[in-house]
Amino acid sequence: MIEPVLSLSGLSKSFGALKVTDSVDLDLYPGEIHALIGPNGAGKSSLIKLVAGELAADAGAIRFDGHDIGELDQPARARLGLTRTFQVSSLIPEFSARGNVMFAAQARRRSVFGFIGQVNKDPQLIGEAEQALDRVGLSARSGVRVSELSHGEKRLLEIAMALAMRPRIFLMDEPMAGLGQEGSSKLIGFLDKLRTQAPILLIEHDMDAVFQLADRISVLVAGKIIARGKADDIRNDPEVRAAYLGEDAA
Ligand SMILES: Nc1ncnc2c1ncn2[C@@H]1O[C@H](COP(=O)(O)OP(=O)(O)OP(=O)(O)O)[C@@H](O)[C@H]1O
Repeated sequence: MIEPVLSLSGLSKSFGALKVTDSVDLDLYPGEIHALIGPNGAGKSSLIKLVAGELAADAGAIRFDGHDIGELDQPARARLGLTRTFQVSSLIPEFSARGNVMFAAQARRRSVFGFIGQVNKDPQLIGEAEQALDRVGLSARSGVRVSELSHGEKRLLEIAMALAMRPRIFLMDEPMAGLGQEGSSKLIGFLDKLRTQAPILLIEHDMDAVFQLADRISVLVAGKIIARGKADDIRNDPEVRAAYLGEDAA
């Protein structure tokens, strides 16, 4: 029997009186893209932060490769390969694309506070960075400063940085945001292949992307999973249409 790489059970989190994660169960299997959708404020980002260790859960369990990782902090989870894609805001604008990926690869080696001069000359890090940039199709932009990259290129660079962390799973929070049609369809093609390297827990508002990519979809409303299934099941679920797609349940 295939075991899930990631398994959440009874996961709960409140901010004061606001229950943002309400006894959530969720599994992520090898090779799978599992999309998490739901209206604004449903608690999607909070759930990813709980998994990545950026927020501490109030109750419930997070198992990764069969081990309970609830007590591990964010850097310890990152070292296990539980990687959240970087946000554009965390890119270093004055570094080249390659420099940013090298920085991510360096972070994986737990020496994030080493000297940048040394990082720049490390042939292994340079090789890893070039390889990751090649995977996302940014090789030709390797030496270009981040501040000169387009928005779409920055999103690809975030994924190259995540690749350099050698993830066991990807946690992606709205990777399509701000991309035009061409950028989105490129990224969809890329993510479709990426799932074979590591499964993806994908938060995304772009429903075309979700319906194209997701093997399974979980619908989160007010911190609770209200439905789960394949794309067609979710598209046709009256409760989902009412709660999320804004249609009458009739
Ligand atoms: N650190 C915090 N302290 C208090 N409330 C918070 C905190 N972080 C998030 N919230 C609240 O928790 C709720 C869920 O937020 P979250 O960002 O997880 O939702 P989301 O589904 O990702 O929304 P969106 O689709 O708009 O990104 C929101 O009402 C938000 O205001």
